[in-house]
Amino acid sequence: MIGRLNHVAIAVPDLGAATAIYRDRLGATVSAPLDLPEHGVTTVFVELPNTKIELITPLGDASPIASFLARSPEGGVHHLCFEVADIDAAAERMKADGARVLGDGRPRIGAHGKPVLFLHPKDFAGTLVELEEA
Ligand SMILES: CC[C@H](C(=O)O)C(=O)SCCNC(=O)CCNC(=O)[C@H](O)C(C)(C)COP(=O)(O)OP(=O)(O)OC[C@H]1O[C@@H](n2cnc3c(N)ncnc32)[C@H](O)[C@@H]1OP(=O)(O)O
Ligand SMILES: [Co+2]
Repeated sequence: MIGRLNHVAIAVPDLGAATAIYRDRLGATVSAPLDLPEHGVTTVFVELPNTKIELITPLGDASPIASFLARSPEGGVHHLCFEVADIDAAAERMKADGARVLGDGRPRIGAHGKPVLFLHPKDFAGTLVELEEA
């Protein structure tokens, strides 16, 4: 069912510092910061030839990544995002298989303007999984 690795997300406490590491130290192309208040994060995308890195930092008081950063104050790998052809079919397949689709269980529009959903890390070998419709 899953296709390309769309992005690897890294939660960071200081988005400017993390962006500088990828841009200046590693020589990557990085986007401007984008606030996503409906998702409680600010993102910067690092463009790579075969995938992207999504740097995320909390935005607002109820960010879903606040607990993660409280546990790992220096940041770390937060989720993997895989592309799927049909997000509604993927959601139904996950639920039928007993996997927990986070939030209200329905896809929402993500950072790329496409529908996404999140799957509980305890159901995926300890890794938070995001699915994005290709
Ligand atoms: C959509 C915009 C953008 C895009 O790409 O388009 C994004 O990617 S935005 C990304 C931010 N949004 C989300 O992460 C939404 C989904 N996430 C959640 O709903 C929460 O983060 C959740 C439920 C995965 C975890 O929430 P929280 O940390 O507050 O819960 P707990 O503290 O109760 O943790 C429960 C349990 O899970 C472990 N955990 C938590 N986060 C992760 C993680 N990222 N990777 C692996 N494991 C994780 C945590 O350690 C707890 O384990 P335990 O053994 O019970 O201690
Ligand atoms: Co993501």
